Amino acid sequence: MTTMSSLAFVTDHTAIDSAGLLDYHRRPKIPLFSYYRPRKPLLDTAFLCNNTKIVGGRRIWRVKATGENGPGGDATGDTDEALQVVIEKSKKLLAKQRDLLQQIAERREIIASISNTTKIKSEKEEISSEDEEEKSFLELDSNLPDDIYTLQNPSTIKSYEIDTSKSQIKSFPDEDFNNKLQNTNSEKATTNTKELPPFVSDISSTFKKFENTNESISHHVKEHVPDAPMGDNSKSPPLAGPNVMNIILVAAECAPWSKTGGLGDVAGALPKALAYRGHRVMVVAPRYGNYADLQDTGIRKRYSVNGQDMEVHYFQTYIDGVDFVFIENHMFRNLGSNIYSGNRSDILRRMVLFCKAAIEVPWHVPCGGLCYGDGNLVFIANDWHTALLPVYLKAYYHEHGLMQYARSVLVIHNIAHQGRGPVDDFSYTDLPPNYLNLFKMYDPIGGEHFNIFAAGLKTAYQIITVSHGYTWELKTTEGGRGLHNIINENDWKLTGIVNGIDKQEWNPESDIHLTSDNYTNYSLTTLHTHKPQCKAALQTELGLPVRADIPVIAFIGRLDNQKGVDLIVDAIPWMVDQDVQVVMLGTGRPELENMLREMEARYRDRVRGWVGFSVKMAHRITAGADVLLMPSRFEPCGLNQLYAMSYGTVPVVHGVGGLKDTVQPFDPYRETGLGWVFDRAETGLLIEAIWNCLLTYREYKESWNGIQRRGMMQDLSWGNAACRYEEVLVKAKYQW
Ligand SMILES: Nc1ncnc2c1ncn2[C@@H]1O[C@H](COP(=O)(O)OP(=O)(O)O[C@H]2O[C@H](CO)[C@@H](O)[C@H](O)[C@H]2O)[C@@H](O)[C@H]1O
Repeated sequence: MTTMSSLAFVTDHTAIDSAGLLDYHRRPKIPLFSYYRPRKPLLDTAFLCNNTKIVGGRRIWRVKATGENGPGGDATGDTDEALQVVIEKSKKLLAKQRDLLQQIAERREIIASISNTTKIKSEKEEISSEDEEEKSFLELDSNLPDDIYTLQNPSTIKSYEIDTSKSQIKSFPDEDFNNKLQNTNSEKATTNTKELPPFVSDISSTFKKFENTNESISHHVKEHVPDAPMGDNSKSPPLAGPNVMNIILVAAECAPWSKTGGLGDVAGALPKALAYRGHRVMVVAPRYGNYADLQDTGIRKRYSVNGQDMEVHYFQTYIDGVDFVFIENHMFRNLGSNIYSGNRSDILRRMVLFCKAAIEVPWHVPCGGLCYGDGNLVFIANDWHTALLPVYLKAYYHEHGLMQYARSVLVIHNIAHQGRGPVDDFSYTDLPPNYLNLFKMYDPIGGEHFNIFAAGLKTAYQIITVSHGYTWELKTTEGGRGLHNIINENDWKLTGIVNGIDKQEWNPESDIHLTSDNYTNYSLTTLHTHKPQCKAALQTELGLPVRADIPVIAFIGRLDNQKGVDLIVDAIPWMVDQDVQVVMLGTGRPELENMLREMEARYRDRVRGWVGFSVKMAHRITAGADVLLMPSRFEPCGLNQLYAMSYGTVPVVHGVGGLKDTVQPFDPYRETGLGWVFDRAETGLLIEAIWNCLLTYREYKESWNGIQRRGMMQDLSWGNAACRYEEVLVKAKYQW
């Protein structure tokens, strides 16, 4: 996810990076917490969790938006009374919404009759008009409102709510909402076909072919219910119930095809869990190489990037109930594992093209014979690379009456990388000038600059970040890295959801990387015999002395300041005196790579520093090691500690972000906890934690065994997280 080149965007934040999170951990009771405490309404979540009338949840959200108990307001007063008021108001709104549905149904009939008489454009006409569209991409200067941010600001929602007689209010609380939405949007697409704004490519004929055929849609969707990845209950109704929707996750990397870090893992795994719940799910990623078994859809589209015409090809495959669509263009080709390489403008141009092409995939690319369409659709964008997607959705489509029901949710995996650059970079986005303010940022380090993440956060309907701890940190000056004010202003749409792990990939019982070279699969019952076998296999593979009694301490991760690798390197002289073996796997900053090589050269019989990216070795080290170190200076969630625990490998972590959320400290008196957690990213504290850990490993075998077992018995799968994602997506879907 992060490479040296992408660091070019954030180098001006390096000072915060290293000094950053130390301070506020020293003062856990600072008033910051109460100042920044979440202002999200409690009832809202409760309603959605219970899957009760969505309109209730939505209504409450609106009530808060009016200021009664909304962002900035205090959640005080009599809850019962408030609830009654809300219920009453909800009932009234429901009645109005039924009226509205009736009106829509009538209009649909009229539109259908008009569209039946519309002639389909000839192929030739389409091509030439497409050319025109591309040429005029940069000339766009539509009648957009000056302050587009207010459109997303809850305070403006008030006016929509009061004037319920106007058709701006669109809410479909009844059971067959999804069908209605699908139909309505198909109509929308149909009616707009003739008058598409010049920057939008024509809605594909594949989409048009199906748009009025409700039968085909429902048939397809039924057939497309994903195979259950964890057991066969495909005949049961979808777990998501009436909330079933079309979800498109858009990410710059997606495992197993492309991965530099945790983002790739999430993009490869979360969609499967969402599909398992019954949603129709697609992942859109760039095609960086010649991936096996992809089907060329034959679909070609052209988009303009900074005045240059770019053609993209769409490839696809269908795995574990998920449609994977890959976008090919010469800019992505042959990047291999250096997917963030190139200079700032290269990366920016790639991401602009990627977002423009990704957003129209539901129109152009038929999956299972049928395009997703834009009704009942939620995009999940990830990190700054795709933070332009929510902005484009608003600027190119919503503002022009297109994709009216499509929503965007932006996930923050790591705020340290923001897509920063000089203000002039705005020209690459091809957005109208009045959008510049969304991107313009000022901070004492970077001065006035252009910031893609900032614009995405303001524009997305909902924001998710990957742990609760990180949600809190993002609101602090140190943790938000210049974006804390925006995060605080948008607190009302921010949710923390801890990542899960892909049990198909990371499971010691079935891990394919443990089936050769004397490694072996293992489970809770074979932990005592088979995990030591993996340890011996690891020692053999790495050329270390094969000794069962010596603890193997590991690190796996990007070699970046974030990960605190330097703290481990500083602790190594102490560690080798404790009769341990240290194994480190990573790639990243050259100076940190050199440190790994140096340590191995200096302590050849104790230390291995594997510089490189090897998924196989990551699995084998996780299985063969006794202890995993994660002294990260900040860690939004962290996946390696989750993998480690599920493999009976005990984590020693800096208590920050997701590490704090997921590693409960070992309590020797109660025999509870999952590992060791230290308070500040300092070598001394890391050493102290390792010392305690080694003492337990050597002297208190039963306690050690208990820690391993508790770690392995946790349900860390994506199932729970997918359920929480669904709640947020539903909120976005009903949000205007
Ligand atoms: N040299 C190497 N060889 C093989 N595999 C390697 C490797 N280096 C790293 N990996 C793998 O990459 C993944 C890294 O995941 P993390 O969550 O630790 O990191 P990252 O910081 O990239 O992700 C960001 O996004 C994720 C996802 O949300 C958050 O968990 C995290 O906190 C945030 O910083 C793991 O699967 C790990 O095994």
